[in-house]
Amino acid sequence: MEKPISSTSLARTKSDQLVETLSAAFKSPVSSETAGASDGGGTLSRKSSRRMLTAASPGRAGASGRNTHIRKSRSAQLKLELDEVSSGAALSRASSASLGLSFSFTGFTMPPDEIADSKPFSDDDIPEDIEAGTRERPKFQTEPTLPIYLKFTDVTYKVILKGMTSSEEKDILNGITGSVNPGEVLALMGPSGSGKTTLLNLLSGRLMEPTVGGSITYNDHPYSKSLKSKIGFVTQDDVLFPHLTVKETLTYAALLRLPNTLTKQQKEKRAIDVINELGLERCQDTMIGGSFVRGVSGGERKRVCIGNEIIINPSLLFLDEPTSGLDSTTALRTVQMLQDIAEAGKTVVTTIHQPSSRLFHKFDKLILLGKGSLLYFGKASEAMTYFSSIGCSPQIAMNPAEFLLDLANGNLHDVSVPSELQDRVQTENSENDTANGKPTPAIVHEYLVEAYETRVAENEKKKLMAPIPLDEEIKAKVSSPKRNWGASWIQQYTILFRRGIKEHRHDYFSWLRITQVLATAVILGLLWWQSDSKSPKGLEDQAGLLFFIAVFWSFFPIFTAIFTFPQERAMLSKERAADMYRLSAYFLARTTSDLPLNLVLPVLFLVIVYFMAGLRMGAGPFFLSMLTVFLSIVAAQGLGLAIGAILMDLKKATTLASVTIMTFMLAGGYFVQEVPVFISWIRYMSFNFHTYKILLKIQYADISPIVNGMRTDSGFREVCALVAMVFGYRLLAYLSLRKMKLHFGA
Ligand SMILES: Nc1ncnc2c1ncn2[C@@H]1O[C@H](COP(=O)(O)OP(=O)(O)OP(=O)(O)O)[C@@H](O)[C@H]1O
Repeated sequence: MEKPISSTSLARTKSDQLVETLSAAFKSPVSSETAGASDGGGTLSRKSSRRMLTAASPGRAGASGRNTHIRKSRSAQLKLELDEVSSGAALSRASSASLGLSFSFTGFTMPPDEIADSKPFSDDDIPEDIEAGTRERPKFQTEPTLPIYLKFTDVTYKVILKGMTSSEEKDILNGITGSVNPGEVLALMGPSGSGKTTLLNLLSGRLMEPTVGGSITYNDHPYSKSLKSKIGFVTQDDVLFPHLTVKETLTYAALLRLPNTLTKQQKEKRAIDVINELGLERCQDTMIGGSFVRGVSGGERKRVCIGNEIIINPSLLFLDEPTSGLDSTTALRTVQMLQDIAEAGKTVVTTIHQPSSRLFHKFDKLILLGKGSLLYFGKASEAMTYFSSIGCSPQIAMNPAEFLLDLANGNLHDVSVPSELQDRVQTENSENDTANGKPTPAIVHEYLVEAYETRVAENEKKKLMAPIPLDEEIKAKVSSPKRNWGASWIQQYTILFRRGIKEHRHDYFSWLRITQVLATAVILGLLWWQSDSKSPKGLEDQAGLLFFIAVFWSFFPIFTAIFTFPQERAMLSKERAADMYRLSAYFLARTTSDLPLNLVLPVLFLVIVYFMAGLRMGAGPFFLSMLTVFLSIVAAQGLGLAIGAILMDLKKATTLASVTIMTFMLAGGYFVQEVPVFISWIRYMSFNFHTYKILLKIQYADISPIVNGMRTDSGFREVCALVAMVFGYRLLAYLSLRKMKLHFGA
């Protein structure tokens, strides 16, 4: 049972916390660091910053229950705020927590319930028991991982921009050198567009083009396909299926990615372990959600993405901006998690946009990029010392990350200008080179690149020559060119089939779709109510209904099928890049998992129309009509899949599908007169034409008055044409997807 918080206990706690926090703030990493920076001293080490956190962290205080959790969370927020006040960064950030601080300073007292509910202090993302310290923070994967030492020297990358008449080369990365070892977290920092994501893609083997230069090695071996199963990559955008629950998402990932040496039960258990490790127990049965479905919170979604990758116990984990869009507490927790993952022997590389000072201190190594060039590589804790050694120190208390980003942007506001740079500007004596008495960003950038190259680069490159402390046998484990599939082909197919049905059942049984189909059926039934086919006029009239059915069930499925591949493009890219399954298994599973769901509505439709309109009675004609409609649907789906797979773009695919439909409908309905050859060809490619003819054959003994002198044989040719379309269009779709392999860097 949750106990309400009494206001006295809250007040006492707050004052206690305030005293504790104030005393801690004087020793805070930021204050000592800024002091250190101004006198040229070093920054606080990771250990000491962690100790600070331990003192202030709500999770380690040993109290229990929800009330304590709330109190401790508030204290953590207060602590954060005071750290930032002391670092001068508080004013620059619209922190939700600062609201809480101003309330307490102005004497405003919130009712306890509101405190629990109010947003700034809500810790929805943090499991209460971990936070309250009643449960130990879970250990990340203790089973051994193959240690991977990642080294990269003089990495360059350029793209060729093709214009209308000429093409030009653009340098994206210029000679980046660095390394990261097992147990370390390397952060890639830099302004937007500086090349962080590109470097991350290169290091993870996702970008392999002839325009890449330099060397990237894993345990002193170049990239090989076997590494795919040892690398986890968390993309910047959360690529997840919105209708699966957290548990389903991780279980499918475990079933597909974990090696065949584990049983199904062991794989499922691994998914549960990851849920526990990431503190996702409370939301394990909640849907992920998306734009139209309410689901888990942003922080939880990010943790699911991380879970999807750490489930394979990767040796190397890459993350692209894992904290973007998260509040400061959740961001801190996420980075803390990365540190824990690294401590379990993994090598972690992450890009980060603008970390708070507390986040910054959690990184072991740092790469600072500016316009694709290396401005700093080394220990994160030594970055401030390095920049002060080249004459750039903050003149006011500043978050180190903010200071470094300002430098990388060439912005020297509130930063001392190195004398060398001042001299250079003065001797060049060019007005263009200064802005408000400060050197321009271009000059600052040039100076920083040069300073790094002359003072540090050579030394770092020499360090990379040192042999890594691993046996040759272990080192060689990364060099096998063989891919490691987690599951056999048939297992991949079954898992993907089940996942497809689970994810898409909502689409097929949406009320909108059911109403659309049933309302059309009822309206048609009423319009052709017990129609007569005995008179020539009645026959013509009823044939119109059959034409409508043929058109409706040829074209309705196209529009649902064209979405299949473009909608899953990001997921397919991500999963194929991780070698989760073979493309053939995915293709077959994805195209067959839709079938059972796709065939339910046509059955309902036909039952209503057939009997209301009084079509030819008898089990034979009814079931044959049903089979014809099924065949038409499967052929139409094939065309939809092919259009989607060729274009991989929803807008373009929808336009092309509309044009195709119009053409087929016009050509297929052009029965009444002799047609030019090209129209007759289009007519043969149009499935509604074949479906219509077969339906006519089923209903009437003689269809010659309707088809106006065309062939009226058994209908076998029409059935063959439909069957050929079922397979032909699917083959086209598959080959188009295979071509996309180029984008997966496989
Ligand atoms: N294939 C490409 N064609 C053209 N330009 C490219 C290509 N790939 C990257 N770039 C350019 O290279 C630069 C670096 O891009 P990148 O995405 O790596 O930056 P980033 O530092 O990750 O940026 P952000 O923080 O905004 O995500 C950008 O200017 C981008 O436009």
